Amino acid sequence: MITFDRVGKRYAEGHDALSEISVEIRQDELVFLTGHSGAGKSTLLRLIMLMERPTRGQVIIDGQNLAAVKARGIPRHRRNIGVVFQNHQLLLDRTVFDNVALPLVIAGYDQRDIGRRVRAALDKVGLLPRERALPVTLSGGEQQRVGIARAVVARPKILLADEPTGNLDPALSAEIMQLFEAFNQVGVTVLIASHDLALISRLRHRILTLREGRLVGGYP
Ligand SMILES: Nc1ncnc2c1ncn2[C@@H]1O[C@H](COP(=O)(O)OP(=O)(O)OP(=O)(O)O)[C@@H](O)[C@H]1O
Repeated sequence: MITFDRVGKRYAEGHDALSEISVEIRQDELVFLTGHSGAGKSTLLRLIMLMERPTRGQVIIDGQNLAAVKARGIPRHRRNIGVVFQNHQLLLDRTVFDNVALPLVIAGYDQRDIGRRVRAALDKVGLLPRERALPVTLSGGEQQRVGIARAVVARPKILLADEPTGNLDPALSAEIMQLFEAFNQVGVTVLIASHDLALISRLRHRILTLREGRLVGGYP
C-alpha cells in the first residue's frame, strides 16, 4: 500500500532529515513509527501526504508513484488519507459536528450525505451524544476522538497520526490506540508516529524505528 524506495529528504539548508528509507507497508497493516525527536518521523508522514517532496528515491502509494502527482492532483491524493495531529487542530468556535463535517463540506458532499457520514464517524469514536458540543467543553481524550472522527469521515484508505497520544494519560492513550486498531481491522492502513515506546511495544504491531533519518529496525 505504501512503499518507500531509497527515499531521502534534504531540507533547503542542507540537512538530511531522511536517508535511504526503503520500506513497504501492506494494506492490512497498522505500523508504528518511532525514534528520537528530530529523527524524521514527521518528515516521513509529510512525504506521504505530499506536504513535502523527496530529494531522492520514490514514494509509491496504492500503486501510484507520487512523483507523477502534480500540484493540482494533491487535493485528490489527500482525499485518500486521513490525518490525526497531536494538538488535534479543532475549530474552537464550531460544534463537534461541524468540525467533523469540515472535510466533507470542502469536498462538496451534499447535506444529507454529510449528516449521515458525520454521525457514522462520531458513532465509531463514541461521541455521537456530543455532536452539538463545543470542543472546549470536551476532555482532552474526547477532543482527540473528534480529531480522529474528522480524519476518517471521508473513509480514507490510509490513516496517518503524528503523536496522537502526546497529551494524554496512559489509560486514554491506550483507548485511542484501540480506536486506530478498530479502523485497521476494517481495512484502513494505519501509520502512527509515537514516542510512547511503553505503549506501542505492548501492542502487537510492527514498529519502524528511525535514528537520525535512517531506519534502524522493523523493516522491510
Ligand atoms: N521544514 C523544515 N525545514 C528545515 N528542516 C526541517 C524542516 N522540518 C523538519 N526539519 C528538520 O528535519 C529533521 C527531522 O525532523 P522531523 O520533524 O521529521 O522529526 P521528528 O522525528 O518528527 O521529530 P519530533 O518527534 O520532534 O517531531 C530535524 O532535524 C528537523 O529540524
